[in-house]
Amino acid sequence: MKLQLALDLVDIAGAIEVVSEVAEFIDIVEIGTPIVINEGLHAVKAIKDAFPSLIVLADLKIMDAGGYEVMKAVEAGADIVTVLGVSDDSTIRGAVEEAKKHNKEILVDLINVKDIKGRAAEVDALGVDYICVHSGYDHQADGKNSFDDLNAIKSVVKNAKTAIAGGIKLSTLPEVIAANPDLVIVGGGITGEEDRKAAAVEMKRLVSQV
Ligand SMILES: O=C(CO)[C@H](O)[C@H](O)COP(=O)(O)O
Repeated sequence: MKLQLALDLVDIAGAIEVVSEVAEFIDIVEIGTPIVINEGLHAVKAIKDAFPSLIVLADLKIMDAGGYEVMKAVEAGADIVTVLGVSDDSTIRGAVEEAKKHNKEILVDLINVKDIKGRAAEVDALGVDYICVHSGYDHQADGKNSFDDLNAIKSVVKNAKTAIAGGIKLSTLPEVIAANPDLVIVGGGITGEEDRKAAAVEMKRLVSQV
């Protein structure tokens, strides 16, 4: 099981500072959607340049023009790019095709998908690399999490790796690990802690046991 650090509420300098503290305890670093909105794909390039051995995920949440937008993210240095599960199959196909050309990967985010199980099965058949259940910030504010969704997709996803994101903290990590995703994505559960390194160390220890 792998650990991804999601960076959302920082600028490029702040992102570099956080990653410097925890780089050895994470497998993937995510440049979150708010950073890309604020800084553009320069943020992806800056992190890849600063940490060339880390896998960098660009959380573009692509909804259209999958091939083109994946191409631009890959040019900036992204190893994994996110596409929304609610987008059209043709968008996801275009994204997968472009990523494969460059030996890169696509993570489909099922945020706001109503039929989680059905869409996960469809998206799995499109050849994506990861399928992620996700309770976004607005869902979290309503007290939701994606733990049941993870169990639901695990019964239908046959090819892709499974991932979970949204409000995961050290206290809820054991419940997440019990559902056995391939990838756990944590933002505030590390970046919001006073001792970010200690949080990352403990999370890495727990996910590495599986
Ligand atoms: O994509 C996101 C929000 O849309 C976040 O990166 C994701 O939810 C992880 O962050 P957190 O653990 O703080 O919820």
